[in-house]
Amino acid sequence: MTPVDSTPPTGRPLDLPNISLAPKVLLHDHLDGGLRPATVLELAREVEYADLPAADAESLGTWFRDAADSGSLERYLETFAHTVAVMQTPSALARVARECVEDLAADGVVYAEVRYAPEQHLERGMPLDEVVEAVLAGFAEGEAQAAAAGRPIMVRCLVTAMRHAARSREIAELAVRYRDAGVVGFDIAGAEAGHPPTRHLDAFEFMRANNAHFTIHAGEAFGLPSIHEAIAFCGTDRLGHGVRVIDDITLPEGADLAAESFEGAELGQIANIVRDKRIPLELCPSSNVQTGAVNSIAEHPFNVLARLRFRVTVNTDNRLMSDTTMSKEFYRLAQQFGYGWADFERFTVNAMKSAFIHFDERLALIDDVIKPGYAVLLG
Ligand SMILES: O=c1[nH]cnc2c1ncn2[C@@H]1O[C@H](CO)[C@@H](O)[C@H]1O
Ligand SMILES: [Zn+2]
Repeated sequence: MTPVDSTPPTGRPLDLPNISLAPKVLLHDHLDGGLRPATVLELAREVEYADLPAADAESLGTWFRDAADSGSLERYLETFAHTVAVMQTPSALARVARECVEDLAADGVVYAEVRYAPEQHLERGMPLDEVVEAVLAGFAEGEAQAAAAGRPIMVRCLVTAMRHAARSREIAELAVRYRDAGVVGFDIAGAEAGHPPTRHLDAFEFMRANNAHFTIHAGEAFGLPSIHEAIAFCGTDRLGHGVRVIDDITLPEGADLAAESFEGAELGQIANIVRDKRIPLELCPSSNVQTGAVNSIAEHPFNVLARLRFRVTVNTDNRLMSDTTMSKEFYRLAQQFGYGWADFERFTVNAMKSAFIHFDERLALIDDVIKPGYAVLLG
């Protein structure tokens, strides 16, 4: 059996409308990176936030995309000041969460884990618990609306701690406190260089001691040492990005990154352990280009990692900053690497297997939703 389907695409044409019909699973999406530009404007008016860089939805959308397109993670992250600023009340958080679910469902996402950092939403006095409850309420509302519209979706939450700050243990405790209410895991995010995962060891130990899941943004702006720490010292379940694992793989001289096989590729210890342990890679192609983690989609190691049978998943990271959707990410990858429906199905099953919900729930989505959905598209 070939690792990735290399036959020409069969079944329905691989265009954006059809891709949006395909069941998709999203593991890495930031709530504060996915607002609709019009919502940012409306919320800014409501809370009298006067620092937005544009006054209409279209220019604001363009501003986010261009400003994020900086080649640096630090500058990319500066754009979040504007979204976080307008997400400081329970009603704003619930609205953003509800619209997030609506947008994902409309794009054919059937299961998503959406993350955000509760500690960034305390500026107007909300306690951490109220932040979490407002977002969960918004997700539930969105799920109900999507089901009523005939596009059922399950959305769960990851709470993130900011790696430059010192609240990770508290946020891990928050994740465990709300585990039965829809928070299925914990994460750390923010500027990677200078803020290694081991600074937050007690938070990860707390999660492990409570039999709870976590992922770590690692191997995005900083390389292999960050991935090594995340696995060896922190015991991460998944890698947020993890794209720099490619630095531990030696490809044969002159290898074409869009090739169908990479025979002769040599893996170092870190690449091997990631692959051996089936550690899921939450890859976010467009975001990686914007932050300069890779130069272009053509140079993205997604295909190398997929063909070498790493457990790759496709993700959006920040739909507003990258002006993207799951369908667009799939489409870009298909155009670059020649993927077909069977490849998309494999990436989707990879993601579903890697989700932080229970095994029986994952299996049910694979058997009852994902496989039947792709069977129709494959024809
Ligand atoms: O790709 C990324 N790498 C690291 N940090 C990120 C990325 N995208 C978003 N955030 C950070 O995560 C916070 C909580 O959602 C965001 O506010 C942003 O600062
Ligand atoms: Zn991210």
